[in-house]
Amino acid sequence: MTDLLRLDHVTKLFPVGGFFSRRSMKAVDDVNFALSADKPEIFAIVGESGSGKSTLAKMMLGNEVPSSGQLSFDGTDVAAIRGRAAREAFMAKVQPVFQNPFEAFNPLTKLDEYLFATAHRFLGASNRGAREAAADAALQRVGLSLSEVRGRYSHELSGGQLQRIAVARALIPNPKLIVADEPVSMVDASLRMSIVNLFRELRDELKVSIIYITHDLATAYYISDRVIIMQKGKVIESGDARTVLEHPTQPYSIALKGAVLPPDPAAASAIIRQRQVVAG
Ligand SMILES: Nc1ncnc2c1ncn2[C@@H]1O[C@H](COP(=O)(O)OP(=O)(O)OP(=O)(O)O)[C@@H](O)[C@H]1O
Repeated sequence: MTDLLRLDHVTKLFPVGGFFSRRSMKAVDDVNFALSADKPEIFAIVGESGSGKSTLAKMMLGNEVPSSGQLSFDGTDVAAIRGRAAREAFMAKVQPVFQNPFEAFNPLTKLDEYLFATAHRFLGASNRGAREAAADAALQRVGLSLSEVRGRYSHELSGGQLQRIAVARALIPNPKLIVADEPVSMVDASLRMSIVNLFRELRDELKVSIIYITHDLATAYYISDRVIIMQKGKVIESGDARTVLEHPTQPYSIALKGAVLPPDPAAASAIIRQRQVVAG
């Protein structure tokens, strides 16, 4: 059986101290985990700023190459993918959703054009009808429709709506994995749960696995199947999300939990349920 995504001793060094310096820092330090190809899941990567989450995301998307170790997708070493066709095929299967939906869309470009361009690029949708059908199907998946989005610009929509459109764009190529790097941190608190609930629907209905990168323990607890907690590039805790987040064992994760949720699991669940009600 092939893993969907597999990281073996993945390490990423960045040089520090200028051009002539031989010093480097480990942004990601010996990270190991795998996602099964048979069982879609939401896999959370939690950690404070600078813990290496985004660097991991960039390596999963093929935008950075590990300094050592191997990161493979569907049995293929991502760093070894060469050539335009192979690269496009990989990109279709592994799609990103970024933190800031206002930066993801140029304010001078109509939002539907992004969706049409993605349908053209990855599905080969060559005529307008095919592009519109693909865009509408993806928008319907995220609770919108092409008629609501057609001709509109990013400044006309809320952060939550824009992030839904970003997810719709990511869905057009029929990906197997979505790498979402802090996807709700720029979204209004009242809309966050509706976006993370959307990830659950994608997992259950489209069988897409989601890498959910966040520093928000509450949403990670609420939607994730498994979690790793990172500190200074290393994985310091990993396992079933509820177990890890309810019973952290490392001082850093205990402090992280204490800062976000009350230590009593029942009280923590109540807060999370309350946020969900607020989000409608
Ligand atoms: N291109 C780069 N060159 C040099 N150092 C880098 C580079 N990218 C990241 N780093 C460093 O690597 C470490 C990990 O950064 P990374 O962005 O992966 O962390 P993060 O957990 O995603 O943080 P944040 O939540 O703030 O984005 C940081 O110390 C950062 O300064």
